[in-house]
Amino acid sequence: MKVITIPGVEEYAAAHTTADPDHLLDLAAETRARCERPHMMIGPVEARFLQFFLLTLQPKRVLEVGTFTGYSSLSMIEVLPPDAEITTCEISQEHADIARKHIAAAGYGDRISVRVGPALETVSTLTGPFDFVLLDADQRHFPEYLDLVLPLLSEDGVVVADNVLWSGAVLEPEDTEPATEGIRRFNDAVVARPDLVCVLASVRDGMMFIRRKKATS
Ligand SMILES: C[S@@+](CC[C@H](N)C(=O)[O-])C[C@H]1O[C@@H](n2cnc3c(N)ncnc32)[C@H](O)[C@@H]1O
Repeated sequence: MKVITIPGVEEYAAAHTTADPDHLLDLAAETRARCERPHMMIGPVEARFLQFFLLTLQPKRVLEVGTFTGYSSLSMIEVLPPDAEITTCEISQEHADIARKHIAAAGYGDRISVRVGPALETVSTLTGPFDFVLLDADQRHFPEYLDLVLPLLSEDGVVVADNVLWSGAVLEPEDTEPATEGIRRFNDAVVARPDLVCVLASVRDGMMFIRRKKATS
């Protein structure tokens, strides 16, 4: 990932963020050893940030697009109510196998369900409501995921889309890669919708928080 903060800031933030528990350190070590793009894990700063948010939201049903090796799912489940469940979608059988191994070892096999296949297809088979949705894969199709997940969202549900700054590429008009275009379309569509409230938080690679607007907000 191209760094878009002042040099050293990401490292300083990580050094002043509560460290991961041992089972996540093990997962991250195996991911770095076995996977080509270990930086795809959200990492401890974003994980702690999400955990603070989820501790307040207390969602019972969570949907994630982009399991990878299970780092974000296992980070989220730690702070959810005891009866909460996560459905997480992953296209790669290899990634899903690593994730399932670590999820089982951490004792969450009955609460985190890894669904293997293209997430657009998987999500279109799911039944709501979901109280929290994390979009962290297949950025070229982010606008389509928004259309799919909004009807599945509970009344007070929240969608978070990760990597919405795409290492700053969204600011470079000459970058017309499908993923960059997908994120631009997504960000523009979200902020233009009068029925939604959003904030693009410039945490790490950008996190877009979205909820439905209410009469009082
Ligand atoms: C950025 S990583 C997810 C990182 C993960 N949330 C974490 O923090 O560890 C994206 C993952 O989505 C998967 N993926 C890519 N396209 C997909 C698709 N169309 N459907 C489902 N998964 C997909 C990739 O194989 C990869 O494992």
